[in-house]
Amino acid sequence: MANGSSNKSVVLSDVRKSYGGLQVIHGIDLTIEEGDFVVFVGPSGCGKSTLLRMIAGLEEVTEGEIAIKGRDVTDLDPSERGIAMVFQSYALYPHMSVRENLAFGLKMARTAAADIERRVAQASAILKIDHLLDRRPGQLSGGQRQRVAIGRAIVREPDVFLFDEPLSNLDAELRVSMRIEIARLHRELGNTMIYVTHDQTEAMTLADQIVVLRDGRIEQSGSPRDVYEDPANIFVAGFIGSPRMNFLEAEWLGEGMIRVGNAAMRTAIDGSGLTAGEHLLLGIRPEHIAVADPGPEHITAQVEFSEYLGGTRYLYCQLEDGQSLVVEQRDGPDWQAGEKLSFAAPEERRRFFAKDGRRLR
Ligand SMILES: Nc1ncnc2c1ncn2[C@@H]1O[C@H](COP(=O)(O)OP(=O)(O)OP(=O)(O)O)[C@@H](O)[C@H]1O
Repeated sequence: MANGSSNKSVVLSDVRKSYGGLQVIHGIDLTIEEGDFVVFVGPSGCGKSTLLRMIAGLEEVTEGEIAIKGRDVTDLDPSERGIAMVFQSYALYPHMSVRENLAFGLKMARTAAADIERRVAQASAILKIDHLLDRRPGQLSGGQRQRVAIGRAIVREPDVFLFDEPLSNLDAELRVSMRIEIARLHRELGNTMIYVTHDQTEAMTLADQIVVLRDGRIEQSGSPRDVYEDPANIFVAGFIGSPRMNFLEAEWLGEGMIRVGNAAMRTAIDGSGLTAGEHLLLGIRPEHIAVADPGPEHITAQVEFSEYLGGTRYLYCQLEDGQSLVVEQRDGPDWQAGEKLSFAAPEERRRFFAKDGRRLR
């Protein structure tokens, strides 16, 4: 058996993809456990869809191997892989009713009529679209169409569901409710799901495992908490989180001390590879910064702009040397533009990066 034990659902081994002479996926190794919800996230063009489409069998793999449930599927047709894919565009047949759309793939696969009926009834009950079965796609809202598209995947009873940005055509409110629906679906069905999005809220809320991609390589793979709290490098630190992590120029002073703007603070990083005077970046998330009394360890900055959002306030600040700092305030005084404040971030919340983006620990 290609990739061993039964709790592995999808295994990618050194998967590469080139279009003509141009390599866009550069040797991806990834193991997805049975029943996990895995989200591929990354900036436009990083290769998320290409990777998903290779798992689906819609794109040829240039090099490497893909196994699903221990079976090498690299050269198999999509229909032989035990997968079902939900597309952003829904891809419904406009001239067929919802019922016919749901049944179509099964009919083509010569599934017995009674079985088709049972599966269609089951999927439409799960998705609460029973009352829409006789309508055509043109008579449905965007959210309802997406439910039908998901229903078409469910009736196939696949081992693995693949979602390619399924919510990106929906308005903001509907996205949130469909996101919750998809999470519920995963809990109810328990199947492995692989989901592509560029929306990091979707990634954070849906995933058991987030795979952060950049330029056809995995930058980090881990739980949402791992990638958020323990980013492997500056790219992941800056990509996950909104507003994004602040990165401040810092200077290593030696003996555990760094200077940031006006402040000199103690750090717990291992400075053995660093020389005094070396420049680093200090990463701190906006929600981990608090207004503090002035002191040599605290960063002084002036509020340039203050944004009130109800539950939170964002302070857009500038250090004396011109660097910017975004601070999230949950409560406390309503600081306004023009105030000069001191800020502190607890030591355990500070992250350090070398100039080349490596995480320093
Ligand atoms: N058919 C193709 N021919 C040539 N290059 C392609 C083709 N399809 C994709 N690419 C290139 O492969 C890279 C990865 O594309 P892909 O669509 O997988 O990215 P993505 O992360 O899904 O982006 P997006 O979020 O914009 O959909 C891009 O540089 C893209 O230009």
